[in-house]
Amino acid sequence: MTDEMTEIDWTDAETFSRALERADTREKGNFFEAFGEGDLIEHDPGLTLTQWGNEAWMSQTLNHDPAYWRTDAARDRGFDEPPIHPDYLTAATLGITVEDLSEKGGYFLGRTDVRFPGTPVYTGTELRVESEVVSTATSSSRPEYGIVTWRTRGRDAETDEVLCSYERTNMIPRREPVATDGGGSAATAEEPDEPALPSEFVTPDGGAFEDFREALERADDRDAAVAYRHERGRTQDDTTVAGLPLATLNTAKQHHNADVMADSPSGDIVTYGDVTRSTALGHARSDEDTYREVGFDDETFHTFVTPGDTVYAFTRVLEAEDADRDEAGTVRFEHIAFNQNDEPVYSGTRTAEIRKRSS
Ligand SMILES: C/C(=C\C(=O)SCCNC(=O)CCNC(=O)[C@H](O)C(C)(C)COP(=O)(O)OP(=O)(O)OC[C@H]1O[C@@H](n2cnc3c(N)ncnc32)[C@H](O)[C@@H]1OP(=O)(O)O)C(=O)O
Repeated sequence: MTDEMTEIDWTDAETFSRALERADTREKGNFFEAFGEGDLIEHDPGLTLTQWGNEAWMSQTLNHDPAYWRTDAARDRGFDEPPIHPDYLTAATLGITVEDLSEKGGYFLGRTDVRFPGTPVYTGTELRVESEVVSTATSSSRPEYGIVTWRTRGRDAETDEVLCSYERTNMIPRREPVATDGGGSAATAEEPDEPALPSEFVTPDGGAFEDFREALERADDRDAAVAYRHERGRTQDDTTVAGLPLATLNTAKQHHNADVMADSPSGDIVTYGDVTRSTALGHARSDEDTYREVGFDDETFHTFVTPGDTVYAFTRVLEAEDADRDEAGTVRFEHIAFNQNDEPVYSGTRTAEIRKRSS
């Protein structure tokens, strides 16, 4: 080090500002160009699914089903002890991947085929996660982004068993924007007629499997849908927006770097998609007798949720069928999370086993 250099006060505000301008940034994350179809990415971060992580997630998203909190209720549902909640397992499986897949920025657009082949999963399980690039595509509407879909699998690090798997799609920034057709048609699109809603909305009498089946029977052959809203709402705060994603090692700047996000379309940090959907699902589950979660499909994130927004939920019951067990039947739902302005922020279908009244 030279004498002149030792005399520089690098913390002098003006000097430091000039130094920052000249310094290269050690970048994090990958641009769109880094992903090629068929690539397999083994994610370095791992996570031990702890009781603390599980309970923090479930409590803050209002998933208060006793089977995940009390041993007697867990045993009554066929678990050895309170298991890891599927929403936390899903969020942790995704959180670990962000550093490699989406830390560069962009938007979590949607996910499908969320399944839990290895559940129940218990506290202390170590998660190891890998993702395979399923497809890469140009965004015709946004030249600065590409669209990438990955198949992700979260495995038990000890046994290699797949515990959670899904296909997820993000918009990912390109290093170099490309020319696109702008995504729009030159012709003026005619506004489609607004589809008429059913004239009657049926609400199930209770939360048992039979209540859902009877409600569908009541709606059958009539201009009716089994559709209702849930009373609870959850306003987004520091814990839900920044705390929960960081606890899953989700390094997306969207959730915790308010400085960068001030210049983004949302103008603020945004809630992790898995927090939004888990909160809406928590509201829905509070009005049903859930037995097991089976899977989730066609999940879409429609717009941002930011601190101060309140997440509510609306449910449509699509099907109710007998399952392979005496205690429960299988119900397929569509859940829509919406904000305080009644705007949908998330939608997706869910298949769950719902306890029978008689069991
Ligand atoms: C994890 C994680 C991050 C997060 O959790 S971020 C929080 C969750 N996500 C969000 O808050 C995003 C909410 N969505 C939006 O704000 C808007 O949808 C968005 C992303 C601004 C796009 O708005 P547009 O009006 O431009 O929407 P389009 O419907 O035209 O979509 C743009 C293009 O994307 C394609 N696309 C949309 N959804 C899907 C999908 N599920 N699968 C495949 N492709 C999809 C759509 O077709 C459009 O394609 P073009 O070719 O026409 O551009 C983390 O960091 O990982």
